[in-house]
Amino acid sequence: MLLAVGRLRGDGGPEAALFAHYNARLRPPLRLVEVAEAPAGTSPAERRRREGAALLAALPRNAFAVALDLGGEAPGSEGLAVLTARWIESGRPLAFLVGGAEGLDPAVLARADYVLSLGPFTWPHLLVRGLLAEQLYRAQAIRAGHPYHRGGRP
Ligand SMILES: C[S@@+](CC[C@H](N)C(=O)[O-])C[C@H]1O[C@@H](n2cnc3c(N)ncnc32)[C@H](O)[C@@H]1O
Repeated sequence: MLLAVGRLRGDGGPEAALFAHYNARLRPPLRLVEVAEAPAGTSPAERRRREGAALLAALPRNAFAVALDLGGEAPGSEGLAVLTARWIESGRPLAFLVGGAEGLDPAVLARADYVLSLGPFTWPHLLVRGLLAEQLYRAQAIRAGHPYHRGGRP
């Protein structure tokens, strides 16, 4: 599952289309569960706390939780292929957590079994859904030996 802060409205626009494009290629696809953003006007810490509490409430107790955060590990695509193989083998339901505009609460990072960074750039939270789905599809292709991933570098 993908547990994400923020509810896309209407057709969701290009961010939703990007996520849907790659998610449709995942076997199994991620089930998207959205939690509401905390109201504007609350302090950043309070927003993180409220959104973090909503994420943790929606997280299955036995889930292997992967929190998306800039401060996490950046294993690269081939590293993620190895890690995802291990996570799938564990038999625990996989849950990826994406924060809101103010980031993830420390309580979410403390609960996470793995903290994953998509590199040092700060990406908009709605775009991260599509970026993550693409990297999970790439990891799936690497595990299957599918030529989607061209790992060779000059
Ligand atoms: C706009 S970012 C939050 C920025 C916030 N100032 C911080 O440092 O966490 C929203 C969410 O997108 C995800 N995100 C953005 N960039 C990321 C990256 N490079 N690696 C991993 N996750 C990222 C995280 O889940 C983050 O909580």
